[in-house]
Amino acid sequence: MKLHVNLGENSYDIVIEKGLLKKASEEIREVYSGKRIAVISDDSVYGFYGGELLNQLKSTWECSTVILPHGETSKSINVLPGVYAKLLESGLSRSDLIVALGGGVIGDLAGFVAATYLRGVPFIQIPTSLLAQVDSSVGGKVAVDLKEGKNLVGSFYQPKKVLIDPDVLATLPQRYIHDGMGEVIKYGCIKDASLFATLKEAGTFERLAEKMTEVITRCVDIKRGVVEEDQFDTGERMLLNFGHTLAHAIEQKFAYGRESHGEAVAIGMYQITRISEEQGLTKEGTAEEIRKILASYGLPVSCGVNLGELKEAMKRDKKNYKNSLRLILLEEIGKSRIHPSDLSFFKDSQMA
Ligand SMILES: NC(=O)c1ccc[n+]([C@@H]2O[C@H](COP(=O)([O-])OP(=O)(O)OC[C@H]3O[C@@H](n4cnc5c(N)ncnc54)[C@H](O)[C@@H]3O)[C@@H](O)[C@H]2O)c1
Ligand SMILES: O=C(O)C(=O)C[C@@H](O)[C@H](O)[C@H](O)COP(=O)(O)O
Ligand SMILES: [Zn+2]
Repeated sequence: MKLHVNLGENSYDIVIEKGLLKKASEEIREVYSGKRIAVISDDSVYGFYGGELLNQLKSTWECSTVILPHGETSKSINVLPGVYAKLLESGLSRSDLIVALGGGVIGDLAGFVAATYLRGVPFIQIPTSLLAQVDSSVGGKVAVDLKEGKNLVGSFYQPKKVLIDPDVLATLPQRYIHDGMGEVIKYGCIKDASLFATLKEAGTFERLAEKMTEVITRCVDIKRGVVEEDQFDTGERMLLNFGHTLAHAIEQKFAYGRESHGEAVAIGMYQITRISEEQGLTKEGTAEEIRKILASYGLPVSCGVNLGELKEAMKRDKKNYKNSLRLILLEEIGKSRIHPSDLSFFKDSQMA
């Protein structure tokens, strides 16, 4: 299956196919004819799939690697100098290529490196986590975290291609299967009641597994459509941030070391919908629908933090405009909208 992201000179293909990693070289050759490739990955993913990829690439290109410790702390601004130094050491030039092999952490970091190293070198995404396959590898949001907040330094920089092989999910730890389901459920909530119904009917990842390629394709296709309409996040694209105002604040509060991104998004989606429903802004029963589906896919809906404690971090949300928060609310499952508001929306209440 191939989807095309139509963004003028920044257009690219997303290929989704079981076993695709084994053909990565062929796919790369279609869009890249330079001399060198630098693969950026983390130690876990590289342990599983680095050998397979490097063996292929080495027969055509001069290859080097940058392997970072796995986990969100590698997506830090402090990691950048070491990565740039390694790329310089390997002689990577502007006509060479970076390949991101990993989850969203590696994709976002390697993408940011590609956008900034020598003022920009081409890059390809090979996402290996569910979250990265359904969301982060597409759309060109690349970034690193600051201690003050998530993704606060970044750019919009599109990859030349995205290669999605659902087979690699076989080695993904259970926690990150759940994590990725957080973003899958998000797509159902904001844009696709029928996807939500499919997820609800399956009820667990095990029962959904046989439909995984289909589900990944549906999520990516929704994102493709949104990004084509609003590449630079000035309107429609903000809907993809449903649950994220709270999620990013939760992640920052615990220094990116407690809730994973998908877990935090799950909490954020439920809590904002609960509050919005209390205020009569969302159809009654929607928060309960979300709570049930998140629970069935192993995701939390609360983390015992007083919402007031998250306000400072929420002030740094990138959607904020002229001192106003732009919250993403649901009218009902499958229908979302941007709601201009302020911090009083959250009150000082404990999470229910
Ligand atoms: N750019 C975007 O549009 C966008 C969208 C959503 C999320 N994100 C970002 O993505 C990040 C989270 O991504 P993530 O959940 O993939 O985290 P991650 O990259 O840390 O991956 C999760 C864990 O799974 C391991 N892993 C990944 N693939 C594996 C595989 N196939 N087999 C075995 N282990 C594997 C990793 O080593 C890691 O330990 C966050 O920083 C978030 O902000 C970005
Ligand atoms: O691609 C987008 O746009 C998204 O908002 C997708 C989100 O799932 C993702 O977590 C993104 O990185 C958040 O973006 P940010 O602009 O809030 O940092
Ligand atoms: Zn997200």
